[in-house]
Amino acid sequence: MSEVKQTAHINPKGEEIAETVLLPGDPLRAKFIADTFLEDVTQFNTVRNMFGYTGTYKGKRISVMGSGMGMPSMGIYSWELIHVFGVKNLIRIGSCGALQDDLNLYDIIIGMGASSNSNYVSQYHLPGHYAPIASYSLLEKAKQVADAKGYPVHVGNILSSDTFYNADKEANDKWRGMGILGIEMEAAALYMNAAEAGVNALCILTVSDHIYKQEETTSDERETSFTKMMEIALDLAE
Ligand SMILES: O=P(O)(O)O[C@H]1O[C@H](CO)[C@@H](O)[C@H]1O
Ligand SMILES: O=c1cc[nH]c(=O)[nH]1
Repeated sequence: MSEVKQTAHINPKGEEIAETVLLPGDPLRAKFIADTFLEDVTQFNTVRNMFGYTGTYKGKRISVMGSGMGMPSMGIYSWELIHVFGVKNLIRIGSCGALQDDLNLYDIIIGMGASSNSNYVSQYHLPGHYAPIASYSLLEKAKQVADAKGYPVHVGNILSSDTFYNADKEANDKWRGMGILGIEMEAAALYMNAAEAGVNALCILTVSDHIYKQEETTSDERETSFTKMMEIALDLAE
């Protein structure tokens, strides 16, 4: 009899998880993607309402699951997906706050690197400063898919922050001055977990708010309207 895999946070009850998993922070964005884009869908996780689904997109198997907000949550889900369920390609699809003037609401950013103010890296006891980066193969493919669809993307460095509300009022200006495109809260942990395990990770973001232009989208829009980013990520299924 084959072993039925489960963890404290993911209990597929025998349902499959594909080798490529899309990871929005919001589990309801995961449900929207499954409902809107996938065929032959099964639900593989409901633990903590962190919904996970597997289906097919253009005939290829792919899964989508919420990661929750912040690096501890992403750290747990991505670690278990990699080490317990054998996932090889982990693609975060998130929202972010834009820092640069040439960015607007709904623009798409691909995180080539993920700078961070988090201490997540300290667990590796490295003798220096680690630079969390995307998988080049996923990044290159995502850019090619976006180009073919005619969807403009900005590729560069993003910030994975431990804070959404930051008491340091100068922090944004400093990161902006270093060319950081946008702020989100999970990519650096995902990139580090993937690097340590030798698997592929990528973070694609849609600008949900602009920190300097004082513009923002609604929670409903963040759940259901970032479809161009979703389409790019879905095309990365192998
Ligand atoms: O829209 P998601 O994917 O959750 O991403 C961003 O939104 C949340 C904060 O509102 C954080 O998780 C941040 O990374
Ligand atoms: O982490 C996030 C996500 C969206 N907007 C922000 O300002 N920060």
